[in-house]
Amino acid sequence: MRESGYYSYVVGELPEGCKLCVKGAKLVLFTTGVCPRDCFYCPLSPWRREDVAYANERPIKSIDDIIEEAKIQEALGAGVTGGDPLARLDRTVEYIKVLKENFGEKFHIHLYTTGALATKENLEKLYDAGLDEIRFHPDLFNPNSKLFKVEIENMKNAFDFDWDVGGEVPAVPGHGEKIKWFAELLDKLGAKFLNINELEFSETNLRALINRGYQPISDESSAIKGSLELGLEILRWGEENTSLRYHLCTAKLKDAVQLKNRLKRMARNVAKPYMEITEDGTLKFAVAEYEDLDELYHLLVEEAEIPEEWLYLNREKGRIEMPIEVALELADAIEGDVKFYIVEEYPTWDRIEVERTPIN
Ligand SMILES: C[S@@+](CC[C@H](N)C(=O)[O-])C[C@H]1O[C@@H](n2cnc3c(N)ncnc32)[C@H](O)[C@@H]1O
Ligand code: SF4
Repeated sequence: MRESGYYSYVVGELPEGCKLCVKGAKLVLFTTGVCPRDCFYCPLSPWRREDVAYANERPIKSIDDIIEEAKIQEALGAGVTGGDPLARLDRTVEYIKVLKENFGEKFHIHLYTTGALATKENLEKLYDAGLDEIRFHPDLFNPNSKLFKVEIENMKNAFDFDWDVGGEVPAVPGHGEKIKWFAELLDKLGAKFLNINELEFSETNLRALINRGYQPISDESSAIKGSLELGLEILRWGEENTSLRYHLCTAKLKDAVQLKNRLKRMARNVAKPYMEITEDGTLKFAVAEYEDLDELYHLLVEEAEIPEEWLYLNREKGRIEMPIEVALELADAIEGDVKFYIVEEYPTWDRIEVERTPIN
């Protein structure tokens, strides 16, 4: 076992799907929130559990939304996720085909599934669409599961196709034996890898996790105590006892590496000339807010003589955007109710604001 260099741990080579993911070069293609399961640790918010589709943070209204988002990200591949993408198979197949047609054969696509719907016919459609890698997450941690047996039987179908087959499950503390059982099965069937996720809480699953005795490791992290240690223990065991490749993907990898790298790729394509791109891949610039934006815009152009290419009247957000240096000078010169701020935003479709500092 060794450190991957991305705050995660590996036995053997990283799975192909992970190689581009850590670089932030995988488009996250959420094809439906519908899922036949109800895992107690499910991180999805209620509105994501509906039949909705997203390319990264962008809602998909038409195929063009997927292409546009992939271009902004300079994506070199995609991870197809949900829900269970097989719950809306035709849509999932269509999206995979479109990506392969537009970005070429080499655009690497992997997909996550429960396995509940992975019949031979369904897998064949995914294979024919060009899917490169499939990852199974069976209902291992639910002793009353009605789907588990079907999922395991279905998973065996995946080995009839010429793609990479692997498993991907969270390291749920106290359930190491079940994960080892799954690893041994994958090894026997000829799978390439087992990806293990450090268990994380979200607003949605926190109550269920606490009720089962799980605790976050600290106030700053979303990781659950004992999960990383269990993952490491399985990797050490796996290295001795199986010939699978393993990847233990940590909360820190997702947050500090994968997300940051994706933001950086996106920032260089969406940043306007008056925006700075920070080390974290966020966009930093200044804004002016005032009740009458047209009047303010007029004043800035006509009286303060600011070149129009330095200004952007963002009506949706109720502000005028500009370079920080310009705002610093204006804040000193303009009296009255105009408020100036330095803001930092994600370069994502939803443009989440992460910081706001008043100038005046
Ligand atoms: C985000 S899911 C997406 C696909 C599908 N919903 C599923 O659960 O398989 C991808 C992987 O995340 C992992 N996962 C699910 N819940 C998790 C949680 N609360 N913390 C960390 N990993 C989790 C599972 O190992 C799963 O294979
Ligand atoms: S399989 Fe994934 S989407 Fe479905 S309930 Fe479990 S964690 Fe949630």
